[in-house]
Amino acid sequence: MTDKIPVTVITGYLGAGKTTLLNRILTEQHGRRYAVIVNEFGEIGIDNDLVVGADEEVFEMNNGCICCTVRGDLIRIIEGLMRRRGKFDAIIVETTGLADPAPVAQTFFVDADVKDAASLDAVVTVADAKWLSDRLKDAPEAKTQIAFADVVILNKTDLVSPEALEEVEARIRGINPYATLHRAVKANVPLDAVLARNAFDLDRILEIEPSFLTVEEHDHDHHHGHAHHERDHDCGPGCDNPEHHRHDHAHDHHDHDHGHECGPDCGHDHHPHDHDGHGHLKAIHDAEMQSISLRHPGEVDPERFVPWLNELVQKEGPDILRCKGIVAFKNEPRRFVFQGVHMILDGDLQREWKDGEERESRLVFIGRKLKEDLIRNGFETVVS
Ligand SMILES: Nc1nc2c(ncn2[C@@H]2O[C@H](COP(=O)(O)OP(=O)(O)OP(=O)(O)O)[C@@H](O)[C@H]2O)c(=O)[nH]1
Repeated sequence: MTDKIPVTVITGYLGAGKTTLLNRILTEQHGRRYAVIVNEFGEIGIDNDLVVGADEEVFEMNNGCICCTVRGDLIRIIEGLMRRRGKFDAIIVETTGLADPAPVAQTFFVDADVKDAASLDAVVTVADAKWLSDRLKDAPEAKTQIAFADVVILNKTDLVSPEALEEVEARIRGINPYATLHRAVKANVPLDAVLARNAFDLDRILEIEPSFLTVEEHDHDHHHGHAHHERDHDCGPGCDNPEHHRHDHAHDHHDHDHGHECGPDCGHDHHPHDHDGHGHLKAIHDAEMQSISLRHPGEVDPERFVPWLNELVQKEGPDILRCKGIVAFKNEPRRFVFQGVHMILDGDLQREWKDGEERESRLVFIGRKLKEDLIRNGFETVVS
């Protein structure tokens, strides 16, 4: 993974502050050179003109919906960039506000040339503190973008009251308890909160944020399971499987989060005023999006685990937005680390387990209407 160019994908709903964040990145003195890929919804390259920074190269993808064209376009642009290696240190992709981040993220797992040259560093989602709660009700893209995030920048905090801010934060947590969340005004986050995160390197995340993969509300018990070794469903760049290009909107237009607008009198756990004892609001559970974490203390048989995982993501992939895991394989000194987007999985053996480190397996699935029993029971069976 070492000499691959890190790629940061910036997503977020229309007007949330993506360009503001990008400009901040490009104008700050960080000594790094970025190649920027901007996707726009529409014909005219306005964003390009708004992006400042003389040294950066900006490539536009004006082919309309990123969901449909992203693979080809992105692959072509990245391949072009690779011919100029050495001229930049990292790549930033700013997606349109209406984009499903899945095809963008998948590009870095699927195309062999891209995969060899670049690695997805993190998906950063910019959220508008004032409007996100409303968009979560009527815009499935907004929810998907939150679910996808490794890092959430909760921007425009100057426009809301502290209470409203707590509430929107709790909503974000309800959708994606795993992302790192930063509050911001004009996207004023420290750049190392956004860049060079290596967010997909779970080892690193766990070192920085030991609680990652630990979700109180969902971590019902320590499920046994082995996670493991797998080499993905690499469909290849020519894959035409419509499921792999699925527009999640298709099934979501009527999702309006019924059932979770409990109001101030609600006594449920997801109530905004429900603190966890540490001054933090608990997650407000989302009716539609959920996350499941699985844990198995001990080793896992890759011969059983890998086929299970492959089959699971193949069948349930349309509903699984993201999955990640670290697995202890039997007779394997190294940790197996995987991540996936819908039905595309990628994984490899990374560093060795350290002396004294507990060999355990941890998996996380984030998605829409996940079949929790099926996933938990399947994992139990595989690791038993
Ligand atoms: N009050 C306030 N306004 C902000 C903040 N951050 C950005 N804005 C403004 O919000 C508007 C949209 O910001 P952009 O950075 O263009 O948002 P975007 O996500 O790139 O927008 P699209 O490209 O349309 O999706 C601009 O007018 C910004 O100046 C903030 O923290 N507070």
